[in-house]
Amino acid sequence: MLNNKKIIRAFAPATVANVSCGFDVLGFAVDQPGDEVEIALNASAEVVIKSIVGDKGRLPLQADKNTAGVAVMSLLNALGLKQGVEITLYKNLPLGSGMGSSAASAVAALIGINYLLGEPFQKKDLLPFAMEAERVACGAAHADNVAPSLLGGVVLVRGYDPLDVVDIPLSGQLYCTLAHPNIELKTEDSRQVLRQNIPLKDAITQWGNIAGLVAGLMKPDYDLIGRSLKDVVAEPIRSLLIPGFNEIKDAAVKEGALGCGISGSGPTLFALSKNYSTADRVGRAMQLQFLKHKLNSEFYVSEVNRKGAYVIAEAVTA
Ligand SMILES: Nc1ncnc2c1ncn2[C@@H]1O[C@H](COP(=O)(O)OP(=O)(O)O)[C@@H](O)[C@H]1O
Ligand SMILES: N[C@@H](CCOP(=O)(O)O)C(=O)O
Repeated sequence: MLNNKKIIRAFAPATVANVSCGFDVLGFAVDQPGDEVEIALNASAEVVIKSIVGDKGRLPLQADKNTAGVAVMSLLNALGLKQGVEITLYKNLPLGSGMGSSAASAVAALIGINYLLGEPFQKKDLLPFAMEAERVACGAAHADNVAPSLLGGVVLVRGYDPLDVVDIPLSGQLYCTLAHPNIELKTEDSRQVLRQNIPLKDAITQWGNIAGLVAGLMKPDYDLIGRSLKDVVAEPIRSLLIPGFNEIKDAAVKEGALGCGISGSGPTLFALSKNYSTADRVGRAMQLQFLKHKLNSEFYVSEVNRKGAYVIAEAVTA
């Protein structure tokens, strides 16, 4: 008798975490780019990464070091299952980019394994497994990349203990430009440069802005969004690691962006705009500024994603 094998292909989008003022508590997903996995069950009791396409050999193939493998192992553990799983990772996102690269691999793998097992978990309940993978990638189980990559939309992590994730309904159109220069910053390193204490004055500015941003997104009030896209906690320090940061940000706003800041822990910068053509012009302006600082870059324009990760296709092989 033939032993049929079901293979699932799943996609998880890149994400912009923090969104300036929401350090570790706010993030949104974009439509593209994103990571993909092909995942199948087998008769062994081991989780293996069969191959990784697109990483130029840089990512660990050991399942307990790769976020895709860690996330799957964590889910299987929760179910008390010793199940063999094989994963092929299509690594489309640049590493150490600030675009939630480590999160996207974990989320795509989770969507795939959950589907293969008959969906024992609701989408939202997959979050703790993806956070476990983030802990391995950058030493902190932050949820502001994995939550929007999984669920789509703009997501607020209201609290971590217990995890309380809130979907922020977006009522208007919103386009994101991601400008990614060809340098890398490891999230782990750019977390270490942060101050551990914040003066009360800065805290007041920051929580005013995060509340203003959430209100602006929900109304929608584009001016309020623009006024609120300010970060006095992480950006003043992290921006020093990004050549030309202030000029690039100024150029984006001059070209019509509502605001601009560091995507995740950088070096990618994000900008928000009301429509596609502005977002596209903003991307060109940002690229030009990076060039002035001797950096090549690519840029992506996408509407803020409302769908999150999904199964692209399933196939059965003999
Ligand atoms: N599947 C994966 N994708 C990306 N990075 C991974 C993956 N698995 C493990 N890592 C590790 O995580 C680190 C990159 O994560 P991070 O700096 O958070 O990048 P990003 O900001 O793009 O998410 C690297 O040390 C890398 O080896
Ligand atoms: N909140 C985290 C987000 C890191 O995002 P990444 O895309 O750089 O992994 C942080 O700011 O450290």
